[in-house]
Amino acid sequence: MDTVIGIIGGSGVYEIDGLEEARWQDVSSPWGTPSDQVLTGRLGGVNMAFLPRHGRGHVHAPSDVPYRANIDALKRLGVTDVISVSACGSFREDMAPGDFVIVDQFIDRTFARAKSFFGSGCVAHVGFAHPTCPRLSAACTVSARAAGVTVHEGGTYLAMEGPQFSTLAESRMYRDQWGADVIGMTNMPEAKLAREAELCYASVAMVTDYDCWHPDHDEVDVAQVIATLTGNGDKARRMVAGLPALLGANRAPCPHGCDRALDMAIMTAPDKRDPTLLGRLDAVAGRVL
Ligand SMILES: CSC[C@H]1O[C@H](OP(=O)(O)O)[C@H](O)[C@@H]1O
Ligand SMILES: Nc1ncnc2[nH]cnc12
Repeated sequence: MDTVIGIIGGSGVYEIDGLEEARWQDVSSPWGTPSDQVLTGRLGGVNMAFLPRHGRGHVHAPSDVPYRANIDALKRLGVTDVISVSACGSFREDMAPGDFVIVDQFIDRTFARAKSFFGSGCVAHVGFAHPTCPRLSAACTVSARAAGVTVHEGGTYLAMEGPQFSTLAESRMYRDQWGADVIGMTNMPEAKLAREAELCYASVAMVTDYDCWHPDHDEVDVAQVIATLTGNGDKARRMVAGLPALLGANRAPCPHGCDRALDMAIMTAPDKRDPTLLGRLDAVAGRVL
């Protein structure tokens, strides 16, 4: 099977460079309009698709990002591996601004977003104990290190609703009681939807600040966040440039089963399934429906 690498660019990452045959294209989805057109092309002989999560010019707030349309659009383009690149605050002194954290766990505190492609008329429950793909995450680690980035392998990302940053009480609770390592506003429900769509998903969280728990900082300083974002965006593009050589143009089945997540997940009896919903699930779940 051909590898198609999908990159979802977060705050500060609105394009990637170096693609051959690059073109921004509309992708229509039964789940709504994606955040923007998708930039497609080839890099090192591997097909690539890039989607800016907030849209070029940063037009969508975290609660309003069309997460389902975005994942569905990437699936429709044949994407096999999704790398989410996101800005985050850090709860750990050693995870410093400018460092990358290859996230391997999430705590989902979001509450105002559609979180599943499934529902009444086609109920499914995918496994999510291990929400990111170890094979894809390892490639991100290797590529980011080769690009000169300080990388922390593994970390728990707390997804908050936003758009306001956390209170001091929340920040301390997430860090001291809940054991979160980084905080952001967008990786949920994105990671859940990627699993439902049987896509390998890795999350590269780029630290921009220490949130507000840190004794040396009071509020999150947005000016400092933006300054750090710019440098992080360059590092992210260097990491992306190294991925085709590591992942290769041909793809073996995921050893962790990400690409077979729906094998045992659908509960609704075939004769009770809603044809309208099944129609919308053509790309996401067509393999098993
Ligand atoms: C720029 S600070 C807050 C903003 O940045 C992060 O976005 P993304 O995850 O898309 O990089 C964070 O989640 C907030 O949306
Ligand atoms: N401190 C923080 N909290 C939530 N999202 C963020 N994105 C970047 N920094 C953040």
